[in-house]
Amino acid sequence: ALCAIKFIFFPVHPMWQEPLAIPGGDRQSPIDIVVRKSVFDPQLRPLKVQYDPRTCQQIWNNGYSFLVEYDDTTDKSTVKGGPLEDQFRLCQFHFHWGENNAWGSEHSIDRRLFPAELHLVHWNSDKYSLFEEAVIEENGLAVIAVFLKIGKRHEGLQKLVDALPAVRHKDSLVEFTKFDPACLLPENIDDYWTYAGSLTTPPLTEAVTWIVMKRHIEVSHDQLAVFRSLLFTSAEEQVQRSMVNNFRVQQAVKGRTVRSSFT
Ligand SMILES: CCCCNCC(=O)NCCc1ccc(S(N)(=O)=O)cc1
Ligand SMILES: [Zn+2]
Repeated sequence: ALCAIKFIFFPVHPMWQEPLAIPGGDRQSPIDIVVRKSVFDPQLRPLKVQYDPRTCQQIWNNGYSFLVEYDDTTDKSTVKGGPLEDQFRLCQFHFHWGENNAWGSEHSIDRRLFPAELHLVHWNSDKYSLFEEAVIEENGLAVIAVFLKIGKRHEGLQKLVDALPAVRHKDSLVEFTKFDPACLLPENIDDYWTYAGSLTTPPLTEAVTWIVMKRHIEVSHDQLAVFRSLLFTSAEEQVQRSMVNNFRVQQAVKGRTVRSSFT
């Protein structure tokens, strides 16, 4: 019975075999954010988010999550301010979620896991000209993370949920336009934690300034159930596998400081 209890309260469902050697490996993500160890930094400015729904292009299932991709050939959808010295362009957003509502997020707050986590991925367009260039540079990327909790239906998310059956299988893609990702941000984006980390899927490069929102958003049980109806596998494969538990195990903090924008 004891081991069963351990299982229930300390679920570890690594999505994939962790590679042995990671470049550097001392600023990996995700991590558990220990609130009492985070340091308030009064110099952290408010985040300035400017998204243009007209840059939204498509949704595709990459066999790991579903990505909503944006036209990042101009500075129409950007984030700056906060911990960022430069301007960063939105290229895509995606989610990580569990097989049930007990877990699914990549980051945790004092070990508390959430059923899902949104990642809005941006690259430094002041210093680089392509995502691929920025992804290997230590100040190349900025990812805004927002936790999802089960509660009332999220009206803005429903347009995305309705498009998911069209990308059920790996490598499927569908046109998806005029979606404003700002609707997925909590009302208050001034309260966040920030730390230096990495991508949480290959290539795992240590290029990310993480901005983890303190406030969560709510989605309904049925909306999250549609995420779980997606598949890791392509239409041709004999055995279909549900796209769930697509999160990475938490990584060592290794002396890093997590700063907070609030006291
Ligand atoms: C247009 C072709 C692009 C190929 N480029 C390949 C590539 O670098 N992909 C990595 C993309 C990625 C991975 C993990 C995160 S997370 N979970 O840390 O936010 C964010 C973004
Ligand atoms: Zn992610």
